[in-house]
Amino acid sequence: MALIECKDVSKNYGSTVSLKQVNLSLEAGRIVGLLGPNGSGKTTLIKLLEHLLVPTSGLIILNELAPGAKTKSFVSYLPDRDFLPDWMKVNDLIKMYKDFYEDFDEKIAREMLENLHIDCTKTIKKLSKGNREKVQLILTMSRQARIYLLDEPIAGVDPAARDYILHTIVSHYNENAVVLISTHLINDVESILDEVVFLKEGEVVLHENADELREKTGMSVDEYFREVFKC
Ligand SMILES: Nc1ncnc2c1ncn2[C@@H]1O[C@H](COP(=O)(O)OP(=O)(O)OP(=O)(O)O)[C@@H](O)[C@H]1O
Repeated sequence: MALIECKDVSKNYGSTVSLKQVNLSLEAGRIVGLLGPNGSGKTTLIKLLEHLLVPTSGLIILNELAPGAKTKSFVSYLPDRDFLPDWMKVNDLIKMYKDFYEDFDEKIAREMLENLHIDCTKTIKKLSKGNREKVQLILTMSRQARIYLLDEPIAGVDPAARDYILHTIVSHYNENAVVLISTHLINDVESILDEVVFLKEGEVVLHENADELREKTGMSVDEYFREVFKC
């Protein structure tokens, strides 16, 4: 059964068409790369799924529900920008997440923070940009959610920590969940992707199994992306 279903979803910002008739069906147990050039609509799609935006037309169904207050309980969302309050300590954030989300697993969060050598007694303000991003991603992935929406999760993170983070994504989601990752760092993430979705000017131009795509094209997903979107 599809956990994420988009039927003819379009989104306009005034006269700007951001998404055009998007049809997408994503099932549990899959890690899906949402790939496309700047301005192709990746963030818009993720915001629609998180119910931060509503479609201009079309229908979105998440685990049999329309996006709204109820779906927030099983959708774990990482925005493409800082969202943690500067003045809070990492320890306070863990407490806040525990209070806020029933599915938050403190043990997992603490284990990941320790492995990435993040001092939980520090305030967010005192962490480096990369470490702030790591904290955000760890909090997001420490929920036992059904749907993870990760918008550019590793953009500011150093290459050594990227591998750990990607490994963390793979090992901390379960077979009942789907992970949708928007990224430009295709080379880094492609080894963990089961499926890829290419967005071009707001339209889904490809949705394929990653292995089958590599086999069919004789290229890595990264190479194929560069071919399709050559400037
Ligand atoms: N608040 C807004 N008001 C008007 N237009 C917007 C707004 N947000 C996005 N857009 C437009 O919608 C289109 C899709 O933008 P979106 O941010 O979803 O793309 P993206 O694929 O996430 O890009 P990037 O890779 O640069 O993050 C672009 O043309 C963008 O200019």
